[in-house]
Amino acid sequence: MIKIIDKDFTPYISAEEISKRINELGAEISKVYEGEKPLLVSVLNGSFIFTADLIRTIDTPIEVTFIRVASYDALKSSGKVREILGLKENVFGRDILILEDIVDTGTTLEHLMEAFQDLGTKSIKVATLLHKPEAQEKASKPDFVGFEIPNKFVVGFGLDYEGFGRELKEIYQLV
Ligand SMILES: O=P(O)(O)OC[C@H]1O[C@H](OP(=O)(O)OP(=O)(O)O)[C@H](O)[C@@H]1O
Ligand SMILES: Nc1nc2[nH]cnc2c(=O)[nH]1
Repeated sequence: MIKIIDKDFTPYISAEEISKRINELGAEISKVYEGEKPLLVSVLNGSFIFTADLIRTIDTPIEVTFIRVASYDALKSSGKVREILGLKENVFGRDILILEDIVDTGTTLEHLMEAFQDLGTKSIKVATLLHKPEAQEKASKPDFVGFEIPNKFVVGFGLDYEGFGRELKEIYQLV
C-alpha cells in the first residue's frame, strides 16, 4: 500500500503485465497500419509514458506528436475539456491514432474525435492503456485497449492524483 497526499492506493497492475500488454498492442497496431504512415497524437499529460513505451514496440513507420487537454479535477471528471496546447501538423487526409492513458467517461475522447473529424482526417482510431467501460458516458469507443478496468480511480505509469504519482512503475488503485 502507498499513500499519495491524503489517499491510500494498492498495487493493481504490475510493471511486467503492463510491458507485456504494450508489446501486444504494438504488434496489433503495426499490423493495422502497415505501410500507412499514421500520425500518432499523444494526449498529454498522462499518456507520455504509455506513448514512449508503445512507439518503441511499433515496427512500421509512424509520426508522433503531442496535444494537451485536461478535464479532470482531482478525482472526478469536470465534464468539460480544456484545450491547452494545439497541434501544428496538418492532419487533413491523414490517418490519426489518438494515444490515451485512460478512457473514463469518454468526454475527452469524444471532444478529440469531433475536433479531428472537423479537420478532414482520413481516419481516426484510438489506443488507450486503460478503459473503464462502466464509467463511459459517451458513444466513442477506443479501438485498441490495454486493460479494461472497474470504475475505480487509478494512479501510476503516467496517471496522477493531484499531480503526484505519475512516476510510479506500476498502476495502483484507490483503496
Ligand atoms: O474519459 P474522461 O473522463 O474524459 O477521462 C480521461 C482523461 O482524463 C485524463 O486526463 P486528465 O484530465 O486527468 O489530465 P492529465 O492527463 O494531464 O492528468 C486522461 O489522460 C484522459 O485524457
Ligand atoms: N489518475 C487518473 N486520472 C484519470 N482520468 C480519468 N480517470 C482517471 C483515473 O482513474 N485516474
